Amino acid sequence: MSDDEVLLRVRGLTHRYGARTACAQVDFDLHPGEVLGIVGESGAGKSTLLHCLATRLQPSAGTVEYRCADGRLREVFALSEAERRLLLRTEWGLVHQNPRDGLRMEVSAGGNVGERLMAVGERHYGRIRTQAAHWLAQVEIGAERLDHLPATFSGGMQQRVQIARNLVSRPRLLFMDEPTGGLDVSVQARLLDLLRGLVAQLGLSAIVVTHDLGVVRLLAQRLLVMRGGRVVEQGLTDQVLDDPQHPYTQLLVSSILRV
Ligand SMILES: Nc1ncnc2c1ncn2[C@@H]1O[C@H](COP(=O)(O)OP(=O)(O)OP(=O)(O)O)[C@@H](O)[C@H]1O
Repeated sequence: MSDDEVLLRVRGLTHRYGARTACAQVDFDLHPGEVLGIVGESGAGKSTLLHCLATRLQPSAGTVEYRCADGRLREVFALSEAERRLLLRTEWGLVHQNPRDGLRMEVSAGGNVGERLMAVGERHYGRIRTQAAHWLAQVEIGAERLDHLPATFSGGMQQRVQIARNLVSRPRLLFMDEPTGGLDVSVQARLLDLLRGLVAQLGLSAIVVTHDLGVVRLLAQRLLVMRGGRVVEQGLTDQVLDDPQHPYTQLLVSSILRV
């Protein structure tokens, strides 16, 4: 793919917490419609990297360029605070592992979804409600639950509300941090299936952080393997998982096979 098709370009991305380097010298390109998985053990630097990409953390070094809807590739940390906030409300979505971090628990499911439309200027109550019902239906939550508080939902349902809240503004890029973490295996499988369908149907680009190779096998075309803050291997998911080159990736894959 040519350079002018890149959606996100990351070069030399490094983040330090004081003296501790959490991620170092990360380079990759993400293309439209592509899902990139980031895997590695606990402490590998995955979440730090994701939060730098989503501009929730300021990197210590490196650049993140994003092709805005107007076609221009822009360094996200050079954008104003207001421009970044707008990106996070419109073109980007961020799905947290814990739905409580991405939802307002004191607001109804419909309100959680509709709120994002209001944040971009929609004021018509009927349209907001219709859109909220539509996006909740997309994540298999019936209209009868529209006015219920997320606290009355199961963990899997809360996660689906969080996903609907992110999708209602029709983002181009979704950042997901362990989207199926902490859920029962059968709930995970159903959520993964749903996510895979939505990503394909909406032509979304996404970056998914997980320690679960099954998640990336299902969702991601490309994979970054991180260890100790560094990318030790990257490539097409099937190639990396079926024929891992780096000893750490080999260990990661074989440990799953042994389970
Ligand atoms: N707020 C923080 N202050 C200091 N050190 C931190 C902070 N957050 C993370 N770290 C350290 O940075 C390194 C990378 O952590 P990070 O959470 O990014 O890894 P991770 O791969 O996402 O791990 P996990 O899968 O457990 O979430 C770890 O050594 C961690 O202890």
